[in-house]
Amino acid sequence: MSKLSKIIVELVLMCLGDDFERKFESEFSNCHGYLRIINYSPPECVKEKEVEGLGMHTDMSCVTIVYQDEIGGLQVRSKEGKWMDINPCEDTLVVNIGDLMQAWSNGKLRSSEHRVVLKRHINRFSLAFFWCFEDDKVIFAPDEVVGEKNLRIYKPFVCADYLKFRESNEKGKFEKVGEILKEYGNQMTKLSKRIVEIVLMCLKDDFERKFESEFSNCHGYLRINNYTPPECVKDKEVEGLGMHTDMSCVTIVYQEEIGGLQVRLKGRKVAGHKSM
Ligand SMILES: O=C(O)CCC(=O)C(=O)O
Ligand SMILES: [Fe+2]
Repeated sequence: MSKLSKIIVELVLMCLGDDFERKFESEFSNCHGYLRIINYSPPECVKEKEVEGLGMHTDMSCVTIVYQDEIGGLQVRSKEGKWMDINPCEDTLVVNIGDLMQAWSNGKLRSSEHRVVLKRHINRFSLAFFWCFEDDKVIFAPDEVVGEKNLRIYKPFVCADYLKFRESNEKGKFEKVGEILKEYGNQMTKLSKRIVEIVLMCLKDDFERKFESEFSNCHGYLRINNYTPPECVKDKEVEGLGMHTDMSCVTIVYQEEIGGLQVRLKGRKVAGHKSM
């Protein structure tokens, strides 16, 4: 996605004017990207009326590359204020211009207003890759970009200040996703402690007393896996994740109803228990 973002920015610069792609090196070469993975779980009431999964916003990036699954729901607002569906299309990514690019281009490129609307009671999954200026960059549209006859629209500003400003204004917008994951993490930490205590008890009487001295500083992390099987799965099963052991003390896995987890028992593969 970083490579693709660079190519996209270079193309966008070429569209702004002849020779503008040369600005890439001096202005965009320190950009960096981050990925947001969103799993939308629509509420029950979606059966009666559509609900907003993500409210109208603009992205705090130079450009954003979005992958949405086949459920759809991404909408962009036209200049006239009409919501237009961005229908999912196989092998297609969506590119949004973000606020930083709007400012850098003196408004020649417009940061798209978009949202996500959920219409069916089915989970929706998306990946958004945000390509941004470095935090300490002062964003100031170059004179050549503004053009001799045009007024400068934006005063120079530091990228991090803008991000802070937006974040303090939008507290709560992405909290729903964050809060759920945080709570899940807390519960899993509690459960891991309980499991380790029980495992210690199974090792030997009184071993649970080892917990305090040996395991009390343990910490956990969460990995969200989304497996997309290749076409050839129709003919033969494929390994989504090869044989491995976990580099943890204990791992707690939730798998959805599709199944596929297997464990090897003394040389044999055995289907993972659904209720794990
Ligand atoms: O889920 C999507 O399709 C879009 C996500 C998005 O716009 C964002 O995370 O900023
Ligand atoms: Fe967005």
